[in-house]
Amino acid sequence: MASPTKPPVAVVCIGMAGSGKTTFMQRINSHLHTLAVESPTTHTPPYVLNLDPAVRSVPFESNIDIRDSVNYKEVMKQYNLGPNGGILTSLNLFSTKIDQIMAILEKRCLPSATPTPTTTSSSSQPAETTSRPQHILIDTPGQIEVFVWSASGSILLSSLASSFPTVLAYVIDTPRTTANTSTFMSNMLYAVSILYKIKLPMILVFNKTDVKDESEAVEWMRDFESFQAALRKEEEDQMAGQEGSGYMNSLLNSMSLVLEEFYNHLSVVGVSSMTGNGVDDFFAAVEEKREEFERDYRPEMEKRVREAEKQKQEIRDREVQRMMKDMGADEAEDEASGMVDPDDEGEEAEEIDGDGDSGLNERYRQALRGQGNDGIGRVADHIMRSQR
Ligand SMILES: Nc1nc2c(ncn2[C@@H]2O[C@H](COP(=O)(O)OP(=O)(O)OP(=O)(O)O)[C@@H](O)[C@H]2O)c(=O)[nH]1
Repeated sequence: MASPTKPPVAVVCIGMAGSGKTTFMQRINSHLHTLAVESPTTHTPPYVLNLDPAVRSVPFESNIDIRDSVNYKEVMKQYNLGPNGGILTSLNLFSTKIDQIMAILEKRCLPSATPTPTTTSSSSQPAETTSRPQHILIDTPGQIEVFVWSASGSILLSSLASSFPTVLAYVIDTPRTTANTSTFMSNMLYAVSILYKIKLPMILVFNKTDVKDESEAVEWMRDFESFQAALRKEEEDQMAGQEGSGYMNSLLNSMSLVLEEFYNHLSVVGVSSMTGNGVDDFFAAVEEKREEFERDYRPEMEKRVREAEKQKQEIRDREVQRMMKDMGADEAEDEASGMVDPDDEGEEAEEIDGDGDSGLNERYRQALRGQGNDGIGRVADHIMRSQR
């Protein structure tokens, strides 16, 4: 179980529309609240964020709600956008406030090692340092691609992960996903793409187990033979000799082999958000993934940040060099073509001599290095962010 001395773990709920993310969020939220009431010395209520701007009502109380900062309907109207464009733009607008959001999160959720002299003019702070949240729960828009594949989604996630151990809970509609092998495989491929895009530890949450339990899905993941058997059965059920089925099945066959490695990296739990079954298993998996984050993901993330910094520096140096080359281009071209004006030679020698040219070079270099956040710096920052 989580300890009050550790930083809280951020659980980001993602999943296809209708998979039950919001119901799942409601369930784990109320589970943590119940624990906090039953044993207040060891458990605390979570800190909750809603990042779905389009949701009409949320069945749980959020500490930070994107709808308080951005009016999704107004965004659609003003920018003449459809529903997906509206969600994306709302997320973009929200992510421009990421520094403020992170400041609030860190203030509320991180154990204050040094009693921070508060610069903000917040109201009197209650003496509840011991009841810092052990979990940060985040609900995301149903249009999963809008969150996962957008720049704002990666800014939000990378900022979160730089301050807190962060875990993805990929919620799956079990009855629908295990209806046949191709739906199952499509969902797994989607999960793989998210895992490799976001590069954070992931838990597969097979939801709605009150309707159909997760055992079949888990068996398909853990036992290659059983997936093949299911495939064969489907093939037999299809009309004999129907065109296309052979190709599909052999593709699914190969896919299941390829995905074996991916499955090994995942924690899998079955949950019913309706009945609350499996929620304890889910939190056990969260703790497992928290350790994995600290052990494997954090060093990897720090390495990526260092590489991005190096890349940023290289871009700046390249720009300086290019600029210096541009400035000396005329002379260089003349020299290359052998057309040096003999009358110029003396003057050139004077300019290049002494600290004239090298001093100028150095001054340009320093000026560009000092640019920090504008011009080249801003481009580099953008590249750095988008590659993290
Ligand atoms: N039987 C059953 N139904 C569930 C469970 N979890 C969610 N549902 C139902 O599934 C439907 C979708 O649930 P939501 O929580 O709205 O799903 P969502 O993923 O947040 O949907 P979007 O907001 O569209 O992204 C609702 O009718 C829920 O009542 C579950 O564990 N069991």
